[in-house]
Amino acid sequence: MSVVRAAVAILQRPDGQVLLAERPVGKPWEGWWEFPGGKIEAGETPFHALVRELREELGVEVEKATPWMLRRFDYPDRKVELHFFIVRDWQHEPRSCEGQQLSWQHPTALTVGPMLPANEPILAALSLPSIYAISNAAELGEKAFLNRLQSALDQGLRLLQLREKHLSADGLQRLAEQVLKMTQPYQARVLLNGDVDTARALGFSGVHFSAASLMALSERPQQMLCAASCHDARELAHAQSLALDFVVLSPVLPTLSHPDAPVLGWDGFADLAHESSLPVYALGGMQPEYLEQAWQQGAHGIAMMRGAWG
Ligand SMILES: Nc1nc2c([nH]c(=O)n2[C@@H]2O[C@H](COP(=O)(O)OP(=O)(O)OP(=O)(O)O)[C@@H](O)[C@H]2O)c(=O)[nH]1
Ligand SMILES: [Mg+2]
Repeated sequence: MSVVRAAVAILQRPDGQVLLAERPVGKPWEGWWEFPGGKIEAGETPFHALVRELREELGVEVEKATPWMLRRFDYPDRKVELHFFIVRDWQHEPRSCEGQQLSWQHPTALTVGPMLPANEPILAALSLPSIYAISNAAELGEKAFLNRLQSALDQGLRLLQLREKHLSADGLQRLAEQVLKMTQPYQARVLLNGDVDTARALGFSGVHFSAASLMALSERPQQMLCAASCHDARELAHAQSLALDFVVLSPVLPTLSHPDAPVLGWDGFADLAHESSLPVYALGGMQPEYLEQAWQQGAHGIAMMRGAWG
């Protein structure tokens, strides 16, 4: 079976809504909804195909697009390789140039459908915010940590990993209760870096696996968010085969918490992130102002420990 390569655009407005299009009459899967985009022609890069398709289908000029995920999917009659880009800057109001219906939609509350089957995990991935904070109560002290957590929530933090390996079971339960009570009104999601049963019992939204526990895992837990720490292609491949929700890839830059770990650098990070079919957060030496750069290198966002609580 031949492989169809396509460039696909998530046009994202500042309010988080994304543009969807109904596949026009006469094309395969007519009436199904998709993101704008189309086939990569011979001699084209995915980015050039994206620019051309958006001009042809929507009359928009892409100003900047950041590579996001590479999704492979098998339809009964064809294999597709979808190069997704996030586009936040463009010129002209999108208009229907091929008679297709267009609709701006919140990724978590679609009012149109059905979506092309290959796109299901894409919507879940879009609901993940750009910043993933990692707790640092061990260093800050619990009281200071909870204060800083409160201001981070007020400033928009919606995804957090509780990683406090020094705590006893009782200590962890006490801290978890406080953190979950604080994050709940914000609908922020909190993952426990620990075991699945504890995460469930304490009411976490999900679990974050260390690289070692990821490699020992043969099936992902259901009905909870699952993330993992990865450092190389092998770990990433395993996270993808388990269809986890996202990964963090580290260390991108030198970091105090793992001073001896070999650093990927932005180039090493980009090589792995570009091939990934999962959202990848850059971790290691990150600061909030690195987000734009991380996006350019194929990251979904950035993960931070010290940088999140400054
Ligand atoms: N554009 C787009 N294509 C997608 C998405 N998801 C997905 O599986 N695909 C698949 O990727 C391929 C893209 O082809 P397309 O039909 O949009 O290509 P095109 O605009 O060049 O159309 P044409 O060659 O019929 O003129 C199709 O096989 C389509 O089913 C999506 O979200 N957007
Ligand atoms: Mg198309």
